[in-house]
Amino acid sequence: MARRVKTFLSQWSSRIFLLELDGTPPLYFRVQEQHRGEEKAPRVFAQFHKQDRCYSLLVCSPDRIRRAKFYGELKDKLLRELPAGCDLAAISSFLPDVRDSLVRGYFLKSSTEDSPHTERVLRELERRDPVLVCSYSGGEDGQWTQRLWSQAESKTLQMPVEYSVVPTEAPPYHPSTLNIINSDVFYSFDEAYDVLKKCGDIIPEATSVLETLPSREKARRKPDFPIVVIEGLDATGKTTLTESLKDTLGATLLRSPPQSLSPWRARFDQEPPLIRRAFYALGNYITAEQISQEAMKTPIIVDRFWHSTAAYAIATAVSGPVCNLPPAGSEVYRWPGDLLQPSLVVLLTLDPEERERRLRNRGQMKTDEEKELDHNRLFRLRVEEAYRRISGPACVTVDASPSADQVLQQVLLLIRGKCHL
Ligand SMILES: Nc1ncnc2c1ncn2[C@@H]1O[C@H](COP(=O)(O)OP(=O)(O)O)[C@@H](O)[C@H]1O
Ligand SMILES: Nc1ccn([C@@H]2O[C@H](COP(=O)(O)OP(=O)(O)O)[C@@H](O)[C@H]2O)c(=O)n1
Repeated sequence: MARRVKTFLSQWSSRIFLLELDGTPPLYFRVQEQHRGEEKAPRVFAQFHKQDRCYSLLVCSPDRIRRAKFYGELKDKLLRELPAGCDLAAISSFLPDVRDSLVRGYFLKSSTEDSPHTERVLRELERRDPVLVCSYSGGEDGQWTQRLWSQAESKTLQMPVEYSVVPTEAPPYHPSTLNIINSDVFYSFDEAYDVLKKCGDIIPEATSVLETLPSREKARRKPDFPIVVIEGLDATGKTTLTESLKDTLGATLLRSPPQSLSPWRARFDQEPPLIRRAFYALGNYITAEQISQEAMKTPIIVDRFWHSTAAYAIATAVSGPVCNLPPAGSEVYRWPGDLLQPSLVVLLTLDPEERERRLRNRGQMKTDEEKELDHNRLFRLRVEEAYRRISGPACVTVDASPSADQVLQQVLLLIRGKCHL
């Protein structure tokens, strides 16, 4: 038995499960050995009929690349193979306050008639793939029982196979915050590099990306000219402003991800967060190298940099309202120690209606994530709040609703104040 699965199972009763059913508040539960008291099942389980058949699958491969890839593919696989009426929801399991302990999977409800078909699919999955399957059944007293399918493993560990499902308190922060560091946000070149290197055999483009990376041996002296980063959601006016700043200041305009990564961007946008975010993280290091070279000659304007990489990654990893984000001051918002620090970071903000109007006027295709921003108000609020919480350097917010020239003048004032240009 793989060590990870063994460790995972040996902590079974200490784990908390989070079930995110559409249209109901997140439901936290844990399990305990049966016949231990009178605790009642959580209310949401009461919405199921006792003849419903429920199952959970948790992805527990010891290899994090495989885990990420497999989780990304699992939903399609389940939708393809399960009977049509099967409802799928997100489930995860974690150890409170333990970093990197979150394991993701799916929860599904099947009708009694479909359950033989469903169970065949799940047994085959458990046999072939790195998943742990449990089934759930309701009793006369409204108490639900969780049954672990992997009996061989539970026998080796001398753990019970059946547990009672009992309610538990929600943790202070969304559990996905436990896994952000080095899975969604990378805090060093080496951490991001390591992910792409390990992907080389399954994603040939990862090797091509690594070949474009600058050598990291040279120690650089402090740049002579200021480095100004412009950040903001799509259509807040970054392109317009950065072009004007370039002309006004005689600056060099750079962007992250850099041009050299464009051939592979669409490819990595399809990958699960671990791989996609590592790609964008490396983009910042390539841009940083270009900045170091050019900042010896001219001021530098950068269209998106580390703030974008971290803010979108954090806002995607966490679901729900802004209060689910890691608290301000959390280490997830820190600047990577080995990444060049700009002199000034400006965040352009715009009310949603004006942003929508500009997007429509521009009439361009958007990335899925940007489309998500449009119809998901909460996601947009999380991205903006994450932008504001990133430190070292923190961003200075500028209202981007006045005319393009007024925004330019405002930012020039900031640059002159901060960078002595
Ligand atoms: N200050 C402004 N006032 C009105 N429209 C603007 C302003 N800045 C940019 N725009 C327009 O809004 C749209 C989005 O601007 P753009 O610079 O492409 O944003 P981004 O690069 O942030 O996606 C463009 O059509 C642009 O002409
Ligand atoms: N430095 C960067 C830039 C973009 N990104 C990602 O790229 C997406 C936005 O890129 P985009 O090309 O749509 O942005 P615009 O430059 O068009 O405003 C975000 O969803 C981020 O996930 C990043 O992670 N790091």
